[in-house]
Amino acid sequence: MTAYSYFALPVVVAVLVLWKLIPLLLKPLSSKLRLVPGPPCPSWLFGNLKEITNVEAAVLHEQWVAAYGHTIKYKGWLGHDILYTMDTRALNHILSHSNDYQKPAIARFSLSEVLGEGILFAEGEQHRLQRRVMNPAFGPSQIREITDIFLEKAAQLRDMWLEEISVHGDSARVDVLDGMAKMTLDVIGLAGFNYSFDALNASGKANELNKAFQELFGKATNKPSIFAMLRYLIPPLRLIPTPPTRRVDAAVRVMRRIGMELVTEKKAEVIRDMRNPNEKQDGLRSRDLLTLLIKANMAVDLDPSQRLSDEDVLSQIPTFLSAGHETTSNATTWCMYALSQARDIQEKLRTELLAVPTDTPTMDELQALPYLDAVVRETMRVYAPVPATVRVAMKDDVIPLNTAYTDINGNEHDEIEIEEGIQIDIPIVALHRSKELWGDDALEFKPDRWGSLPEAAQNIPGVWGNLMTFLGGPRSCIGYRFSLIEMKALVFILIRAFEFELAVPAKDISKQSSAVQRPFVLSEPEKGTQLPLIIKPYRGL
Ligand code: HEM
Repeated sequence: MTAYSYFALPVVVAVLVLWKLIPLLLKPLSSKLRLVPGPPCPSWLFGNLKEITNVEAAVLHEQWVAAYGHTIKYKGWLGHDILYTMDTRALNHILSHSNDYQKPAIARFSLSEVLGEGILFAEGEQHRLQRRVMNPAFGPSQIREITDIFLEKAAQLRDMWLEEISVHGDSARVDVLDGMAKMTLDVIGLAGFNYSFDALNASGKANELNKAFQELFGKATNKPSIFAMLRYLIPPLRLIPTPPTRRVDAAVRVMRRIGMELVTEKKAEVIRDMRNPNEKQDGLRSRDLLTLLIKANMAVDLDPSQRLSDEDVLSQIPTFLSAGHETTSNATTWCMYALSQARDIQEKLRTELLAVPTDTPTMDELQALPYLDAVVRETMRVYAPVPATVRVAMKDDVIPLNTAYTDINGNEHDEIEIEEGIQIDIPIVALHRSKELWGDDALEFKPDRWGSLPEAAQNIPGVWGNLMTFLGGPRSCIGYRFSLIEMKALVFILIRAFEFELAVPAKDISKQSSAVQRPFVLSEPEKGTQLPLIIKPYRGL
């Protein structure tokens, strides 16, 4: 290398950095949110982001809202303004205009490296096409068809715990989160792609796809990372391999290989089926999500321009895995936590469930259980697994408000003016814990509240249950019916079989928040996320 190139390289890098950095540094000066009230900014680089990720989800936001009002701003990277509003009219506006409010480019970039352009991160026309082809696979009649997979896997988890109890005597301490994670992984494998992870089989081999998945998502965090930001801003940096990027590349290769095998196999099945429509399918084959989506994509009445490519179909496999597995396992784990804390509710629920005269209820029978429904709703309110999400304005806009906000000069505004590029944090858990919306007992776990909801809560713009758990609008969770029935099947089987009690004092349980809120024992940090419960067989069995 010549002396010239030794000097040239750092100069090129410095020019690239400045070229990207200067507009970013100047942007906050012209922000239309300048006069919106909010907390002081502790760091010019990270803004308020580090303090947010250092505490349980929504805790700081709740303090800020109490101090500065419903509609506030705080600071992100390099002092950029982030809008935060608890106003249900504003949130409805943002969620229902999903083309004008998209996911931030940096989140799409880092996740698309892993997930490809799956439905979770596609935008605009690409998203519309994917959603249209995928919607039918998630409809009620499709979920009805796979309810027995949920029940079988829930029963397998029950039997695994019964075996553990038989080793210890009349009760056992189990990590409920671990059991739920195995169960929901097996379910998404079978119901998603007719693929057997066999995670609940203690003597089974570690599964290659599961290992790849853990490599990609096991260490996920939402802590701000300078390296991730630089890789996003300066594309040539993406060419420099590091140990983590090498591990991710290897895992993505495994996922792609297995995914491609599944897609090819299912396409062949669908073609066979189209040629011989009268031949009977075997049990699972035709009802998994991937086959249904491939079938919808190959339907003769679908215009060829509206079809998904193999690449798009392939990217739905890690998408389903990442979106559908830990969300449901954490939701059900928190449900067991709540029930272990409220023995009267646990007892009342068990009485309802034991009155069902079968171990294998249909989807409609599960749906007809009112107290089970109330317990699931209350879990999804108090312990919404995804605590918040984020959007970026794609154009200048004026957001309408239910409640006017007062700016730092004391002037009232009944709408918020924003410019293109402003980031908006969408509260989920904070909205579910709001006393203004839910009443003074908002923080308590009370399934009976679902008998008559306060009027204010009815304005929450969620796709399900007056809750933001699955968000609302065109980008709401496509898998919400899937996860609700899976959760009901799990609770049905487990509450009929066991009594649950917390194995550590309640104040020792905390929430670790990244994309999903997970339970964590403060006095056992070395064990990572977990929920230790003492289980014993229900005496009536
Ligand atoms: C308790 C369980 C679940 C929760 C709390 C949950 C929550 C959410 C939320 C909040 C979003 C919106 C994210 C955003 O736009 O920022 C979402 C989207 C999505 N979810 Fe779920 N989810 C759950 C289960 C599932 C399941 C079981 C599946 C699939 C089998 C699934 C598939 C998806 C997909 C594909 C999207 C993207 C939809 C789109 O952008 O059009 N989810 N989910």
